[in-house]
Formats: sequence, structure tokens, C-alpha cells
Amino acid sequence: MANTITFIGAGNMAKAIIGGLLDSGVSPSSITATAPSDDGLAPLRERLGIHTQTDNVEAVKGADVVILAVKPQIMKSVCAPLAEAVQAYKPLIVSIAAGLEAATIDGWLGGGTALVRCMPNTPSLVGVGASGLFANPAVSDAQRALATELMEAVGIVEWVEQESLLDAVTAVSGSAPAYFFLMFEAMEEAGVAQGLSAATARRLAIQTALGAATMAGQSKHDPATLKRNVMSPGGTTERAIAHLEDAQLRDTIKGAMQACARRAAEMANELSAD
Ligand SMILES: NC(=O)C1=CN([C@@H]2O[C@H](COP(=O)(O)OP(=O)(O)OC[C@H]3O[C@@H](n4cnc5c(N)ncnc54)[C@H](OP(=O)(O)O)[C@@H]3O)[C@@H](O)[C@H]2O)C=CC1
Ligand SMILES: O=C(O)[C@@H]1CCC=N1
Repeated sequence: MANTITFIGAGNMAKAIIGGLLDSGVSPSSITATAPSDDGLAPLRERLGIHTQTDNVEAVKGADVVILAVKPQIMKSVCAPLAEAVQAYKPLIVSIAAGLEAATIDGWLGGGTALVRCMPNTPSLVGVGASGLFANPAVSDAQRALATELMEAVGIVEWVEQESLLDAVTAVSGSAPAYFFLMFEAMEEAGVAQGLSAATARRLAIQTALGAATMAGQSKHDPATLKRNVMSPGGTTERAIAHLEDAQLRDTIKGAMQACARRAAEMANELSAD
């Protein structure tokens, strides 16, 4: 990718995308990351070889793509000072903030911006990310292709044509690594309670999740069939799955995902009213 990319904010998610981009062969010299102080930036500059900046406005000037990667709650105060440079240089803006609507951010940047909203996830760091993208009407086909290329460098991409669907994407993939990490915690605890060492239980649980995900991604069968294939009649898995169904696991997951999407919508309302 020959484009220059500036990350405004260099926290967990920015670092995950930057790491994935570098692993995919993007040149460190084409990436700039910003943060208010050099303390967190120095290791990125020294270990990864990317450019860093504590001045957001300078970092925006001349960038082809500006990725807004700060917390939603400070986005307004970060965007306002960028408006002049954004209007002058007209980069493609990519916001990865949960909740915040495209029109709200566009307004903070002075209006008329080509803006893609992206909901990525942290496995982007290891090239196995999953991102949902939405483009506002000012985004050209070439800019759509650029956003696709950027996020496909760190995982899979799904475009949605209705902005509100990004809240569902947040529930299905943006926040979802945490659901699986919780599952790993629970499986490790349960394995230890059954006598395994924590290290052994963790290693087996993680490898099993990797295997299940890889199989589900490659198989011509749906997940329900793959599940049935593990369940020998009268066997062990049948008992375990019956317990999970009796405990209403499906409703629990549905409730968690509804809470997630509702919070994204709530954040959009709270922050647009600021
Ligand atoms: N974490 C995740 O899994 C996901 C996060 N997101 C979204 O990504 C965004 C960032 O989240 P996350 O990376 O987790 O948050 P972090 O708190 O880890 O990162 C935020 C970054 O912004 C920096 N920052 C703070 N103020 C400024 C400023 N004025 N100018 C430039 N940089 C600034 C922080 O620097 P310092 O630490 O020095 O304050 C930090 O580097 C959020 O909007 C979130 O909704 C989306 C999908 C997944
Ligand atoms: O928890 C959050 O708000 C962010 C957005 C998706 C994942 N983390």
C-alpha cells in the first residue's frame, strides 16, 4: 500500500491495526501515530520504526488516510482542532470509535468529509481481525477500495449499507474477542477445579477454540452440524451441551449482544448531544 496513514491515538486498537499492517508488509515509514505525550510513542517509534507525533494537526497534514483512534468521549475535543487541516488536505477519514455517528464526526471536522466508520477488533494485531465498514456519501469508490485494502491487510472486511448496523457489528465482532477471552478464563478455572494445571487447561482450551474456529471457517457444514458431529449419542458432549442449553446459554449470549448494541446506540445519542 503506497498511501500514508496517520493514526490519531496510539492505544490498544491503533497498536493492533498498526502491528497487523506492518506484518502484512506495509512500510513503517508510511505510518504515523499520535498521542498527547511521547512516553507511549517512543516504544512504537523505536520498536516498530513508524513515525510519531504529539501534534495531531501536523500529523494530519499530507496524510492520505487519517484513522481516528481515540476514545469516543474525547473525539469532539480531538476533532475540532483538526478541522482546518482536514478541510485543506481532504484525507479519507476513518473513525474506529464505537457508537459515534458519521454525521456527528463530520460536523466536528467542518463538514463535507469523506468518512468511513470502521468497527475493527483487536485480533487485527495477528492478522485475524474482523471489521465492519460503513461509508458516508462523500466517500468515492476509490476511497472505499482503499479502506477495504487497509482493513483487509489485518483481517476480513464486511461493508454495511445502513449505519445503524455497525452497532450489531460491534456486538458480533468488535466487542466479541472479550466474550471468547471470558470463555477461556472460565474453561481454565473449570479445568483447574478438575485437577489440571492452569497452564495445561489454558493451552488446551485456546488450541481447541482455534481448531473449532478454523474448522467452522473451512467446513461446508454449518456450526450446528459440526456440533452434532462431536456429540456421540449417550456420550460426554451431549451431557455438556444439554447443561449449556438448560442454563440458557443462547439467551445469555443474545442478552449480552443486545446490551452491547444498545450501549453503542446510547453512546451515539450522548455524544452527539455534546
Ligand atoms: N479496544 C478495542 O477492542 C476496540 C476499540 N475500538 C475503538 O477504538 C478507539 C480507541 O480505543 P482503545 O484503543 O481501546 O483506547 P485506548 O485508551 O487504548 O487508546 C486511546 C489512545 O488515544 C490517545 N489519546 C488520548 N488523547 C489524545 C489526543 N488528544 N490526541 C491524540 N491521541 C490521544 C491515548 O493516549 P494516552 O494513553 O497517552 O492518553 C491512547 O493512545 C475507541 O474509540 C474505541 O471505541 C473499536 C473497536 C475495538
Ligand atoms: O468496549 C468498547 O467500547 C470498545 C468498542 C468495541 C470494543 N471495545
